[in-house]
Amino acid sequence: MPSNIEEAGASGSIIGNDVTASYTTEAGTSGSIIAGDITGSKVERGVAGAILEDVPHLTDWLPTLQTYPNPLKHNPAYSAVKQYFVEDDDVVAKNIVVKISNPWEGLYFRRSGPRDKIYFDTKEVRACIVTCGGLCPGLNTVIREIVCALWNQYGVRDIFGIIGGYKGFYARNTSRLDPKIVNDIHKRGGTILGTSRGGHDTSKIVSSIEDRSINQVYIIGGDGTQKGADCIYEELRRHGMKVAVAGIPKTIDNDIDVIDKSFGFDTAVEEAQRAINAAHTEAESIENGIGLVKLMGRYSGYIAHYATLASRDVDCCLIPEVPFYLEGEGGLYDFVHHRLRENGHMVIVVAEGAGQELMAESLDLLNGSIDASGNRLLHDIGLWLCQKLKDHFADRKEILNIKYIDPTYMIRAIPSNAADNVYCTLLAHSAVHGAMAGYSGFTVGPVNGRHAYIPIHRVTEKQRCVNTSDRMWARLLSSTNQPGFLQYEKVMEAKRKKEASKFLKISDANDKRDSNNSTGQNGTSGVH
Ligand SMILES: Nc1ncnc2c1ncn2[C@@H]1O[C@H](COP(=O)(O)OP(=O)(O)OP(=O)(O)O)[C@@H](O)[C@H]1O
Ligand SMILES: O=P(O)(O)OC[C@H]1O[C@](O)(CO)[C@@H](O)[C@@H]1O
Ligand SMILES: [Mg+2]
Repeated sequence: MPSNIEEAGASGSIIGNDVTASYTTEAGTSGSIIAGDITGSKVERGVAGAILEDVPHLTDWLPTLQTYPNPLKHNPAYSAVKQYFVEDDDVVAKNIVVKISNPWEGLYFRRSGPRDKIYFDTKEVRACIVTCGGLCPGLNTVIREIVCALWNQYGVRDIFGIIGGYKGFYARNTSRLDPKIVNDIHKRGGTILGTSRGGHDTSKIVSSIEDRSINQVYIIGGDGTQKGADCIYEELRRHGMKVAVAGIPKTIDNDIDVIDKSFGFDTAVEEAQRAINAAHTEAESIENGIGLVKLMGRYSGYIAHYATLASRDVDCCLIPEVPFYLEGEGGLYDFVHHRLRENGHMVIVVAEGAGQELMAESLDLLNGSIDASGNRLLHDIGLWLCQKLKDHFADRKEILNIKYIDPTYMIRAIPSNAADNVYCTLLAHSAVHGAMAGYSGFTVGPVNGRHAYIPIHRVTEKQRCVNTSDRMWARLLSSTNQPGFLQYEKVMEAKRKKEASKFLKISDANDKRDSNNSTGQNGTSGVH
């Protein structure tokens, strides 16, 4: 047991809205659980300010569940592993840069991995897998590895694929999965199960789980999907059902909080290099050439950020977290002129969510459309920026050769690279071990390099964005030497004032003309 968690023996208390009860944890460790609501967070206080943010366990609502020895004990592949089973009190620190004066203080998550006791008779496990949201490299690898871990490590034979995302639970038949069926799917992009947005109906999904006697649900998807998984877990728990819900976080945008990085992100950044290289080659081969590349990133600009840092050919990276402006000192036009004078060409990378307000304002567009899941639909910043730059140079009668490359779907519809494949394997195995160990309502993922079980609500309460006040963004700025657009608010305010006074002048002129017309300019009546 690590010294950051209190020693075994003592008891603690659960403080809910109206629930107070004493408890002793499974492993006999102690502390206090502070629950936000009846099914809410399980927080255990350890020594020296250490806090374990624990995940729910089936025994929280089914306290008399039977346990079984983990069959991995007799698996020859694992026989050489010295400490194969994870101890119940092994935890992973959320922050590993600590103060030497109090190194233990902070948040911890339960370490993931196989436990020696499991809560399912493996012959009775009926597992299902669903993929939701946009595509991401590695989806098929995760599916493959969940199937193989269930089959080979635990001897599970009833594994079903839910077809077409959440709505597939109640609108489609399931498809049986086994190691043969999934054998080489990791070499393909996409998801063999299909995916969708929208269609999350908790009660229909839970009824379908109940009707099909499913007792382990593996849900692969982004922030929206994980919110949906949390609702399913809560509902199953309310029904008192013995069903483990495991979330595997997926997002090309890398916008899921707490975990180090989401799978497929590295593959996407690598693929984006091909577009950036092409943009650079085009730009440097022609007079005043600009290569403009649009990359995915709805609210978070990680792909653009890392693709820029990796490339070193990019002169300017525009992301949703840094609003930019075109005209005036410190604006994009100034910088483009400067770079073209200096180098004769340049490369701009723009995340799809960047500059949405600027564009909406300039085109008088509404920002209200959403997709079936409620995500904001974006205007094409790449095309708009291309046109603005072309117009600007044409107005000044200067040459500009701009080449626009939009590899949007190409970077996410590909198979995962080698590193992501290994990462997907660990995620899948963690999820299976966690479900078998009786945990539910959890998401798997690496925290500071070690895989952990994280309560689902912890990863969905906020979306992760590029932190523009940390050293990683500073590295990008120092590599591109692009403007920081720090005067954004001031410039936009001045622009708005200018527009408003222009509008006032126009309406004054119109009023004057109307009154001239009504009095009749030649002394005649305005009424004809
Ligand atoms: N707040 C929510 N509660 C319940 N279900 C949700 C919620 N938000 C989204 N969902 C459901 O989750 C599924 C996927 O959501 P969404 O389309 O937003 O993709 P995502 O999981 O966020 O992945 P990505 O954004 O990476 O493509 C959809 O079926 C949607 O109905
Ligand atoms: O066009 P689709 O499939 O809805 O997906 C587009 C969105 O999905 C993502 O890849 C992931 O959320 C975003 O970057 C992008 O805006
Ligand atoms: Mg999302």
